[in-house]
Amino acid sequence: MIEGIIIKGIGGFYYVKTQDKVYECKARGLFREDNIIPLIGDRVKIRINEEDGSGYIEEIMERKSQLIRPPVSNVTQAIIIMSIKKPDINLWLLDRLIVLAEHQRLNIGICINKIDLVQEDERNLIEKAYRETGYPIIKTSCKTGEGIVDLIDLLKNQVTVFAGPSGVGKSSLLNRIKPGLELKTGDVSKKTTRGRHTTRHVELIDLDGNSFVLDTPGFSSLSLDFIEREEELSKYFKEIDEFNGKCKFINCIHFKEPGCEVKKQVEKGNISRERYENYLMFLEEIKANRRY
Ligand SMILES: Nc1nc2c(ncn2[C@@H]2O[C@H](COP(=O)(O)OP(=O)(O)OP(=O)(O)O)[C@@H](O)[C@H]2O)c(=O)[nH]1
Ligand SMILES: [Zn+2]
Repeated sequence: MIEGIIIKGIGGFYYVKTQDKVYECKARGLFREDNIIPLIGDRVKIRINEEDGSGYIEEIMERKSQLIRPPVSNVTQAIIIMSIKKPDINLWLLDRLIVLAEHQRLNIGICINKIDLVQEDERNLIEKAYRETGYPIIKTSCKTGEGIVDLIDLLKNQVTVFAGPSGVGKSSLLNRIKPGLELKTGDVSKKTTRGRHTTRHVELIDLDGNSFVLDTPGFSSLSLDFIEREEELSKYFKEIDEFNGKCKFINCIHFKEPGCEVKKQVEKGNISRERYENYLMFLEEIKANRRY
């Protein structure tokens, strides 16, 4: 048997990338009995039918993670993409996507695209607010090619999902990373004549045999309703989490409690005020959710 990764599934067939080639495979009934349906991203063992070169998935290795939307397993990293202009960068959404990705225990990277649209003095604003998070922040332009090598570097040996709002350049970046991919971008209409988006199957794009990117953006639901208790939220703000347990009250949620170390650090400038304000907004939302 040979090992591989499912990169695509269409009409009951799974396309399994192995070291040397991609095999069209069927899955054995036994998974269905166990209630396991093979997913894109699954690491599998396949048996090849020597006669026609087709394959059978014999075994699905244990999943390390599982995204719901899109349904893909073993994703290791989320790169959150924002454009600096057109549309303007949205820090509220950026922080929200970070919370979702942290909750999934993914590695996180931040990509600021369309950097060609701003002058020198505006280029570094984001780094300042996110320095304490420790996340890699890269600046890219699909126009000039700036930063594309940094992005490719960040993708090495990871299974990555891109996330970010419409129009920031997710498809354009994928096209830049993998020339020949020719994903439709906002320049060409992505809609069909009937006005709907064309149905596309989720697919892992193979970059070098060991690095993969999903061709479909992740986290279409932005709800924070998976957070049940307010105390949980700070875990998903890395630089706030560092001070958990250092406040006067052990169960401090860094809101209005006296002797809060997090608030002190915000005053000192060690935690960015914008990030902290988004934290407070999300906290209010979780409180409100709980009331229903
Ligand atoms: N100036 C500039 N324009 C860019 C850049 N990257 C993408 N664009 C343009 O931005 C528009 C949207 O790009 P897309 O790649 O379609 O964005 P997307 O994030 O895939 O959008 P959705 O599919 O709606 O989620 C297109 O007109 C691109 O040509 C860039 O780096 N600089
Ligand atoms: Zn506190």
